[in-house]
Amino acid sequence: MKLSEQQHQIVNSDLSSMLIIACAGSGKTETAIQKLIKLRSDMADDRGYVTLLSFTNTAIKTFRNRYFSLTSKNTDRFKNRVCIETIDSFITTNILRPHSFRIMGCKSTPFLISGKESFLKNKGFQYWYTTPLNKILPVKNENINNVTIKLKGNDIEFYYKENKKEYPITNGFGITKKLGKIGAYTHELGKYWVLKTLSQNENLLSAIIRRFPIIIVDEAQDIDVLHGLILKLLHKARCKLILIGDPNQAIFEFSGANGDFLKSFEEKSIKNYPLSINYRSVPKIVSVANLVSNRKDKANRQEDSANYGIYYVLYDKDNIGNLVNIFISKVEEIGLNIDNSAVLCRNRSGIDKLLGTRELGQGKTKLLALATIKRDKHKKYKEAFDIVVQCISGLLSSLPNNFAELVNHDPKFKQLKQMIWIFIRNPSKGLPLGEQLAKNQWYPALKLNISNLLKEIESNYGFQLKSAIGNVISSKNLPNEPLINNSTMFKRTIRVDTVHQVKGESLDAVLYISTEKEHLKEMINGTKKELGRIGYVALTRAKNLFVIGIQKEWYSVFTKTFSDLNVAEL
Ligand SMILES: Nc1ncnc2c1ncn2[C@@H]1O[C@H](COP(=O)(O)OP(=O)(O)OP(=O)(O)O)[C@@H](O)[C@H]1O
Repeated sequence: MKLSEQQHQIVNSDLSSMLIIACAGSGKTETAIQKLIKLRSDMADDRGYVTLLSFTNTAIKTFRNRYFSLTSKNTDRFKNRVCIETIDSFITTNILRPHSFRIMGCKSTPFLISGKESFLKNKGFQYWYTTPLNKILPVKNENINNVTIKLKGNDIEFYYKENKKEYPITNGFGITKKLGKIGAYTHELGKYWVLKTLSQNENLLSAIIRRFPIIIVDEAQDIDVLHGLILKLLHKARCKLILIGDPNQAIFEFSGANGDFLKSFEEKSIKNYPLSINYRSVPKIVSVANLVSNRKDKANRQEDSANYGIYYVLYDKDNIGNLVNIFISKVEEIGLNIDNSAVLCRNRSGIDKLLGTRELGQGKTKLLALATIKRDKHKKYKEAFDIVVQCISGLLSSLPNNFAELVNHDPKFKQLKQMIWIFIRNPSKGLPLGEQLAKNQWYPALKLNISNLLKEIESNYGFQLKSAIGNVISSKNLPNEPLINNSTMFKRTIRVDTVHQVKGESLDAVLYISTEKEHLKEMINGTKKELGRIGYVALTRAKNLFVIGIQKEWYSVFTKTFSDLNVAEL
């Protein structure tokens, strides 16, 4: 691939910290990889690693594949000294697990908790938060991942997040310390301990920087408060930081990533580089993306076909299936790949509405019903696996605190892990098929199979059932119809996802359904607010065709805007 002049400048610039503000589809992946290769080759036989960090496993897989495809013939061990990881895995592997036990005060390697662990029932581990009416309430164990850390001035404060609101926690430091003493951390607390470990141990900080002297961060608009503080610390200690990001794609505000770190970096005297050629989308899509983001990016592609571009379809809210079918027909008619196209919604509840997903069952049965749906409807096997582990950990007694962690990573639990994978993958021995009638077919088979699995675990590992299986796996709230309701199936199978889930991808065609008028309004209003940025991310995933689904009743509100934007009815 021939690099553009902008990409070339970035790759060949002298070694220093850099800020690269890039538009959607501008080839950040290729630029980051080429920069990584160049830096590592410039380092010759220096023992340090060039590190490339991003936020999702999918991004990391893409980076690794590309890196190894370009360097596979390279057997020089120094040239292979690169580290391509998610930012969480990087700090966990290199700092938290090997070094934080001292500052946490625990005797063994720290372990990640989910909130389902039974030891959390001990009141001594309970966070408390204050409501606006000054009531003090406990944070439920299962919501421990909603305990979050923010900065007020230079001080760290703990908050509890619920329904998009944040409440101050009264005993944040105390409980974090108590959990730390037994080695337990959540993702958020892990970052807190890493920050503390580095800020209180200069020798370690220097050693980390000697080993990782250059760090490239992809999707840098997604750096949250604690990641930002950790990176700031590394940068201050002379680590070269190269940030690549697109502020218009900052869509993780709810997890504390609001693009502030990128902005704070922008304000420093750090060299700034643009990437402003969009290689992904046809000019019609790029021009609407420019209008909403107030940018002047160039489309590298030509208008390949009069059918490509951006359109709207009016839909009846009681018949969204029809809207999806119109989209599928269009994609097929103009010869685009339906398997590389998607229907996108702003959030999970929009998808549930679209697919008619309901909560079924109660207690542990509800979890196993969810695992079945994850496997059979969404093909998310690892998510189904994690749910089953969570369910089992609530059914057995005397389990170690870090059971989920052990099942996933400890060789002693390899066999147990295999048993659970068989349970997931083999419906006749494990989770029955979701197409079966929930009450009369799925439930009896489930009860038998889970009972067998638990007996097998008991005979191999000695963990016993807390109470009789009939008491904990009940058929309450299960209808006598299939767990997976096929009535909302479309004329062809098509991927249905949230915008967050397709971030970073290129899709042939996208149908964006706003289930609320506000989402559409904000998309048109531009990228200043997060809802607008979510619309922008959806729009810029599309290579050839972007279709907006608008509820019939709302159309009058948008008529003028759509004609101004040159968006026609499909
Ligand atoms: N110099 C180049 N010439 C031609 N195509 C390129 C060039 N650089 C990148 N591309 C192509 O551009 C497309 C978009 O690249 P990429 O997925 O890296 O975009 P991105 O900047 O990460 O976008 P986003 O932030 O929107 O996910 C890819 O198909 C890639 O192969």
